[in-house]
Amino acid sequence: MTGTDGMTGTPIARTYGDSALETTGLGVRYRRTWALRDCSLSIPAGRVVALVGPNGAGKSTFLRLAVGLVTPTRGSVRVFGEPIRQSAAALARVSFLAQDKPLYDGFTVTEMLRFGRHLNPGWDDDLARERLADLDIPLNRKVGTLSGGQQAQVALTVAVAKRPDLLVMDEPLANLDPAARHDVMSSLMAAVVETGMTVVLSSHVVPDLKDTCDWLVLLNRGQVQVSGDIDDLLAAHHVLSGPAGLADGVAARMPVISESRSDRQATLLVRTDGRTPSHDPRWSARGVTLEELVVAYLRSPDDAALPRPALALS
Ligand SMILES: Nc1ncnc2c1ncn2[C@@H]1O[C@H](COP(=O)(O)OP(=O)(O)OP(=O)(O)O)[C@@H](O)[C@H]1O
Repeated sequence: MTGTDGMTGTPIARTYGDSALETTGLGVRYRRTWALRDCSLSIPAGRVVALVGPNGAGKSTFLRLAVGLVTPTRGSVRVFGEPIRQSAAALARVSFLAQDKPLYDGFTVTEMLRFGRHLNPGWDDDLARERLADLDIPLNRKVGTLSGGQQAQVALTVAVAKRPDLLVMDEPLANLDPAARHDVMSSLMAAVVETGMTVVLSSHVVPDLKDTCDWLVLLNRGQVQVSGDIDDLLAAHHVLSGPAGLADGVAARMPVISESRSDRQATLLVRTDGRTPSHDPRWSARGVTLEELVVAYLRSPDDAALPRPALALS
């Protein structure tokens, strides 16, 4: 996979697996409250990352740290190996789409593109115009008169036309109806395929992420609870159903992330990590959905699914 050096426009080789974003011992404190604590993770280049977590988990803080807008109280952030706050080269490779979409209502779409071109040396005007033409968004309309979905697409177009190697988006799907969310995710996917960029996006709408995202980061109470390849995570968890009286025996053999029990029946979401879920015919096993996995971990904040330290560096 290849990308482009944001400063020089020179094509650079990018090996799938190189780290696009790496945080080490990252923490941010606002007065007495730690918004983020001891956050260490590594996101391989070329991934599309879903950052999920409940309100106040620290997602916006994490994203703003990743693009150098917030100074860490502790720890460090590296983007493509460079410390983000000390490297103009690293900053030039990043595009950030903030939660309150950075558009000017009184500008026409054309004026918005002109503004983007003025601010960004690596601006790709052809890419911007082609995207908007494909989406049937009229260039002469004032941004404030477009629908929410169209405004989201214009904001995404401006972010992508900067030709970033890392695109960071804070809740790009907020306030959109299901069809508009689908359209935004589809056009994001097309841009990823075309450019090979790494994307990190936060969202509360987990079902919308499963077809586009291939890496999950789950933040809870300011800490990283889960980070990993989504297919690997799904393969490493199962839902078991069987007699309630035997549930403790299962729990003794593998981590139970969430469970519900009646007098007779138990349903356990377990981390199997490659083991056969159960040899006992009284238990049935099935795979988990991304949403089940996320909800189970959120309800069980003391459990974590993180790569071993050696893997975190790969
Ligand atoms: N500028 C600030 N000053 C003080 N506290 C802040 C500031 N920004 C964030 N916080 C606090 O830090 C914590 C994390 O906030 P953050 O906005 O990062 O969470 P979030 O996961 O993005 O939430 P949401 O899903 O509601 O957008 C919260 O307790 C919040 O109140």
